[in-house]
Amino acid sequence: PEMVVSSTELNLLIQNVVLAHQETCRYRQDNLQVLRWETYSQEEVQSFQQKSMDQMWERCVCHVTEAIQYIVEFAKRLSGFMELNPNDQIVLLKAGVMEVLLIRMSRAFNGYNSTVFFEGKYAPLEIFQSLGCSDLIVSMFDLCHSLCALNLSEHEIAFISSMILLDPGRPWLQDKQKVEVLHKKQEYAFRYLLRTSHRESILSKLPQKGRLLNICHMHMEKLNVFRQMYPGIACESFPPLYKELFI
Ligand SMILES: CNC(=O)[C@@H]1CCCN1C(=O)c1ccc(Cl)c(COc2cccc3c(C(F)(F)F)cc(C)nc23)c1Cl
Repeated sequence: PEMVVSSTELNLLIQNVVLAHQETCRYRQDNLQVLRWETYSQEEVQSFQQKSMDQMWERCVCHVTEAIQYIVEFAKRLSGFMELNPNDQIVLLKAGVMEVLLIRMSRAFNGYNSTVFFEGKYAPLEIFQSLGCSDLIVSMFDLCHSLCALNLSEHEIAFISSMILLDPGRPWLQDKQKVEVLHKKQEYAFRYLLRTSHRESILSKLPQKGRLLNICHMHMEKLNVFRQMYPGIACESFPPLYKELFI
């Protein structure tokens, strides 16, 4: 039977998702906008390129790991998420957190000069040269480009992120039906939001599922290797839910 969602429940749900997003974004959209023409000079780019591979990986691992914490916090604020059984919470986060990280990265990407906000200024792709994983960085920049072209609003990014996380199709879910109900409500609210803002057209243009995920997964292994090499990256200070995810 088609699920019935009252308009009040719909509005409460939209508010919950949008607030959860706003409160757990490391950088506010307006600050990122203001800084978007603050780019690194050629000399600054070169000094990054002279850093050793492990030094650059350590810095990036730190940033990525911290960003993941914000996404874990986002998930915990989504209504219904904390009511799921703990195993399913971990399953959803493990599978979705990297995709949400990439959606969020596109907010800090300047499509006009292909730079991304990194350590205070906007950086070109070359700055990540010493990481030795240009395939990952190139594909992340490409994804950011295609997301930028959609000119997504914060509301749309919030819903895309929540629907990535609350995906009933993830393998190993114990209570799939429960996630299905949450996902259907999110989908309903998102479609309502798109209808009222005449933005239904973006649905067909969103990147197909897991397009980049496999590359990031490949690099997640590297990420874990580097994290093992640098155990000191404040891992002990992470909340238990996080420890489950990445340690
Ligand atoms: C707007 N900024 C951001 O989104 C990120 C997260 C928060 C801070 N931040 C950056 O500073 C940043 C911005 C752009 C890029 Cl390209 C990078 C470098 O990104 C990565 C380098 C190494 C591994 C990365 C891996 C993996 F899975 F392989 F570990 C995965 C992701 C997704 N990003 C990696 C970083 Cl670390």
